[in-house]
This record gives sequence, structure tokens and C-alpha cells, in this order.
Amino acid sequence: MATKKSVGSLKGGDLKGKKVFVRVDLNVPLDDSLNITDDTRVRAAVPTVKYLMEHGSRVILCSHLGRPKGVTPKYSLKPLVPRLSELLGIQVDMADDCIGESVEKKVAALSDGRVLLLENVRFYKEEEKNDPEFAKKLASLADLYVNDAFGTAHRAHASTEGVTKYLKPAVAGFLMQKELDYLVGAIANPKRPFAAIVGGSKVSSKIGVIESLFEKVDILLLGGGMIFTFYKAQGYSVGSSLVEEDKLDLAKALIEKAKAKGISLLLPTDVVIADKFAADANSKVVPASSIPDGWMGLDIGPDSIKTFNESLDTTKTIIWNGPMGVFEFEKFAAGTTAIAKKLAELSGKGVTTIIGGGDSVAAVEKAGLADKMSHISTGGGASLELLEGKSLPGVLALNDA
Ligand SMILES: Nc1ncnc2c1ncn2[C@@H]1O[C@H](COP(=O)(O)OP(=O)(O)O)[C@@H](O)[C@H]1O
Ligand SMILES: O=C(OP(=O)(O)O)[C@H](O)COP(=O)(O)O
Repeated sequence: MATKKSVGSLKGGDLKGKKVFVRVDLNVPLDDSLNITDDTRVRAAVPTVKYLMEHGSRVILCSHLGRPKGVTPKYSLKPLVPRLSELLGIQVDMADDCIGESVEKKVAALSDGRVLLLENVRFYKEEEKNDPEFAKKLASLADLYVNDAFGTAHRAHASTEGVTKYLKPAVAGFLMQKELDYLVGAIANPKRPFAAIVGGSKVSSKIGVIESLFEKVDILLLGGGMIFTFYKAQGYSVGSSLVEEDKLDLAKALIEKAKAKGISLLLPTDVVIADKFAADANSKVVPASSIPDGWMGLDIGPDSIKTFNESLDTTKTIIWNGPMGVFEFEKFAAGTTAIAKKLAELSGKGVTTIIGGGDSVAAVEKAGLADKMSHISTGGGASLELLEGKSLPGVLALNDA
């Protein structure tokens, strides 16, 4: 993907008094009382909005929340207003719609440096359909467009892609840029040795990532549920561990490919096994090749942690996607927590550490180590697509630098 024009390249007259349509990803988890339970995405949206406020722009914020079918009160963006206002240091105004007369009035009343939050853009089915007429209506609200919604950049929707056809310049926000710098830039030109740690539940959902990383990494560490397909492919008995029978040949082929490419591919040498898939299961540590019938592997074992750590000690860049075990159960979280701790330690020694979205981010946050990493992605699906080497429609649509 070509480098995209950044909001940071706009200054003075480009921004002063201008109405700026900013697509952000405020798709945050809310509890039953509509309290935000993780405000990471709200905090991540702040630098771009503050920059625009400081340059005297009139900021129109647009986001989706959840996957509503039509207007659904529980998916209103209203609960976001207090936290946004607190973080921005001003009272953010809220519109009761995202297009139409009432919104136009609110936009006309915006003064320089102030912020208006539009109501959930997915209350219109035209958003996900990338309907051109709807995109035109969104575009008509503003003078220029900023996309800072990294978490939604893999969607070609009206507010992420369609709108750029009618609103120019269309530029990347600071969060979008940072995500691309790490998830594309740091990986394309890594300081070596470069290691990837890939875990999660299934080989099938990570195959694209593994194959794409094969072209770039020196070391590949595998963990999570997918390792049992690799074990079985090597003739080990895996008990009742998660196995994808139709991916056994693929696992064999990947092991061969790693050899041919000179990549150091490490599979865990021992595993923590359980007698059932439950938080209170009985557990023990066994060598990878000796999982008894009726038992299932739910985490990597202490020897594997030691070997993985030693291998990571030699690196200068690390990307991590997917937990090492069923970290949601305390008893099987040790492997994932150990990796999080190792990455935090290595970050402190100048190693670039990138956490590629999804459950690995949740694990790092659970371990209280989020602020230690070089970069933690705010997008699950979007980061996975980038790591697979795909281009994101929400990024492609922006003006080149
Ligand atoms: N050994 C295992 N057996 C079954 N499930 C596992 C195992 N190890 C990890 N998992 C599960 O994988 C899930 C995460 O997988 P995935 O969605 O592919 O990762 P990510 O969200 O990081 O991309 C977690 O819910 C975790 O419990
Ligand atoms: O939370 C999101 O995706 P993610 O859970 O893959 O990070 C984004 O806001 C995109 O939402 P969507 O998957 O409903 O299009």
C-alpha cells in the first residue's frame, strides 16, 4: 500500500474554521448499564481530535457501535459522550442522527475547536451496503475527511470508503498511521532477528497469517490450540485436544516449508493437559508426545516457556497474534502470561514488540502490561487482514502522500 497523506500534513488554513468529518472506531464494550468496560479505543481516538481542535477545526465525529439492525437504543453512541468530553477537556455535543436536517443544524452551530458526535452510523443499513447516496449525505456535512477508524478499515462501508469519493482531501488520522507504521512498516523492514508468535484456536483461521509471515520472519513460535494439528501430523497422539483433521497435510507442508526457508519453527515441547474443558479441570504437565487418551492440551508447558523465552532473547522485533492457551481459565493462562511478561521485559531493552489485535491484546491487558509494549493494535479483524498481507479498503481510499 502506498503511503497515505496524514492529518499531520494539514495545518493553518487547511484546518482553521473547516468542518472535518472524522471516522473513528468507538465500537467499545458496554455493560448492561451502558458503562464503558474498556475505553482503549476512545483514548486512541483522542490525539487526532485534539490536533484538529487545536488547529481550530469544527470536528464531526462518526462511528458505529455493535451490529444493529436499524435504530436500536442500546447501540446509541450517547454513553460515549461523558468519557469523550472528559478526555478532550470540552463538552462534546451529540446529534440524534448522522444525516439530515437536525444534524445539519448542529453542524452549522459548531464553532471553531468544538466537537459534535453523530449517532451510530449503522442505524442506516446503507452504511454497510456502502450506498453512494448515503455516502454523499455524510460527505455533504463537511469540508474534508479524516479516517482514524483502524478497527473498521477492513470494511468497505459508506463512512470508511464511499465517503472518500465525495469528500477531499481524505487523509489518515494519527491512530491509523501508527497502526500502519507498526503492522505494515515495522514488519516489512524489521530489525532482525524478527520473530513471530502465533497462537489462538485454529490453524485454519491463522493460515493466511502464518504463510504471509513465512516470507518475513527468522523465527516462528507456535502455540494455542493449533499445535495439536501439527503434533498429529507428526504422528503424536493428542488425546482429545483440538485437531483439524482436514489440515494435517497443510501442517506437514508448513513444517517442510519452514525447513526449506531456513526459518526456525518452534513448537512447544511440553503441554499442560486437562481432563475436561473447564476452569476447574484436573491438570498436569506432559511431554508433547505423550498426551494420554481422554486428556486435552490447554496450554504450553514450562519447558516450552523456557525455550520460547531463550529464543525471544535473541530477537530485535517481535509480533504476537493469538494466545498460547485457554487464558480465560486461570489454570491455563501461564503460557500466555509468560509470553506477555517476556515481551514487556524485552520492550524495556529496546526490542520492538507488536501485539496484533484480538485475544492477545486482551491477555496483555489482563496481565497489566499494555503500556510496556511498542504497539498494541486497536483492531482484531483489521490487524489480521494486514498481517495476512491484504490491503484495507478504508486505507486504500485515502489520498496518497
Ligand atoms: N489449547 C487450546 N485449546 C482450545 N482453545 C484454545 C487453546 N489455546 C487457545 N485457545 C483459544 O483460542 C482463542 C483465541 O483464538 P483466536 O480467536 O484465533 O485468537 P485471536 O483473537 O488472538 O486472533 C481463545 O479463546 C483461547 O481460549
Ligand atoms: O470491533 C471491531 O472489529 P474487531 O472485533 O475485529 O476488532 C470493529 O469495530 C469492526 O466491527 P465489525 O466487525 O462489526 O465490522
